[in-house]
Amino acid sequence: MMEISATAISDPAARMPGQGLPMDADGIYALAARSMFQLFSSMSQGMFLVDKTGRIVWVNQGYERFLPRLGVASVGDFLGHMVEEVIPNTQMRRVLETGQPVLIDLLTNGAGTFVVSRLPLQDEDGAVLGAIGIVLFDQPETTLQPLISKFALLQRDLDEARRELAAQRSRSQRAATQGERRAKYSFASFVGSSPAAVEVKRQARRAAQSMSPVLLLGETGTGKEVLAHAIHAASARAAGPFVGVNIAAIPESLLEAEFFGVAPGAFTGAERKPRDGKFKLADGGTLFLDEIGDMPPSLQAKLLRALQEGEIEPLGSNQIVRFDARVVAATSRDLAQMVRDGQFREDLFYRLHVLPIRVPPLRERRSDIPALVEVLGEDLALRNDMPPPELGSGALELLAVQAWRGNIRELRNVLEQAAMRSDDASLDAALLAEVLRSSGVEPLTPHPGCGPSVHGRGPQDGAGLLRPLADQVAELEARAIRAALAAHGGNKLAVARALGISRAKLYDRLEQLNL
Ligand SMILES: Nc1ncnc2c1ncn2[C@@H]1O[C@H](COP(=O)(O)OP(=O)(O)OP(=O)(O)O)[C@@H](O)[C@H]1O
Repeated sequence: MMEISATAISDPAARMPGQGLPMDADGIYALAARSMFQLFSSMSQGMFLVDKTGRIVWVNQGYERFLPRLGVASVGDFLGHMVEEVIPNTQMRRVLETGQPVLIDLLTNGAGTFVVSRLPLQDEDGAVLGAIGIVLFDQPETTLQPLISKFALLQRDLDEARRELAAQRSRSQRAATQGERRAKYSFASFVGSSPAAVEVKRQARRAAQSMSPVLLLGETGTGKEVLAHAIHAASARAAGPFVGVNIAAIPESLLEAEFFGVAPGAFTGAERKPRDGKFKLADGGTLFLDEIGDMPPSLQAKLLRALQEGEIEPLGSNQIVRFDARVVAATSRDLAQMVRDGQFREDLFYRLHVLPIRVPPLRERRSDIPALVEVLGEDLALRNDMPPPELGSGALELLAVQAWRGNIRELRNVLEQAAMRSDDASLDAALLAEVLRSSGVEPLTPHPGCGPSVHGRGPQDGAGLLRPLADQVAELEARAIRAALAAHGGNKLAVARALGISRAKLYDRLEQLNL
């Protein structure tokens, strides 16, 4: 109020007669407030108001179109409800409790993903009387694409600068290895704003707050390692080391020493010098066990003991060494099936399966492909000192319908090969199809009659439908279960009812999906 009156007095235009502006500060304030409210109401996708108890008391016309997606039949059914009852995952209550606005946030629920703003309504003494919720953008993955891509690029540059700084610092401290033991990625490096990507980042962010083991499950190249780094970087152990071990890449005979270390004087000969194992190196930080499904049975029992007791015994020593490392494991194999087949210890499985996170394959988040192409293309350009590749809509549509068994790693490889073969920056669909073919993949072609699947909204393209029916049915089922879980805030009974299946069947599916 005071600021407005100061502006009014110092602004000569406000004093000019015949402008229609009120001359007093209260009048100007009322006009500004009313105009801004009307502007937001007409420019935003929708608005509603809650009173201080969280009860919905007003909704504008724009918001009405979201009601069916929220499972509400009419405005009459919406008004009078507590906000959480009708808008799953809403954070309006926090605004009422703290009086702090949330100027911009992403909200995902059964109705979709939205960019939202939440503002408290306060009286002159600052007491919260209610709050206003504004849907700024619907379908942010398409409307905010350029912004998201730019942000990801900036974040990547920042990550690189941080890495460089960390390496310099550690060189000057004669601890060159420490630089390698920092998180290389943050959550912002995990490009994607599709509902599936937003959900996996949400789960991983939550896991970062906990001390329990995390198990990242997903196909090769889906970004499990990126997420493992991001979890460490967002955890209370971020200042500690991040130590990764790729179990599949280390010969079985060396794994034990790699994990547990070698005691001084344990062996003679140059091959087995005394050294710390990865558990010890990760002390105070995070130990990332990549490809845990490849852990040989002989070492599974030792690993279990280390995880349970927090102690290891270096090779050739009878001394117990304590360590304090948080474990994040990852695998692209079906660990539960390996347990059933007797290839993976059940007790170790349950020890690791505390916070399982399923990392979705690229074909479940096709709408992220344009942003990924942008970021991977910029990266290629930087590394090879060339202009970033440019892809038209035909090329993007072709990429959107592929099966992507190798996921983002495969996408990067196809872009790189195409860029190397092209005389200029533009990569067309024909060239991309040729590259796919030369990698031994028969490219699927977009069906002209189908909606643009890169936008993640339209039906599956025709070529995408020419796949084993069982795969397609399983994907559809997984999507429906995830959507129902989000819409019902994880309430299993409500989910089973909404999907018309028994609870036993739902639990069975949840286990298969690692949800
Ligand atoms: N969401 C993402 N945004 C940007 N780049 C990504 C994303 N996910 C993965 N990548 C990139 O794709 C490549 C493969 O990712 P990553 O190594 O994390 O996959 P992974 O699931 O651990 O694979 P594997 O199981 O084969 O080890 C990396 O170059 C990584 O930087």
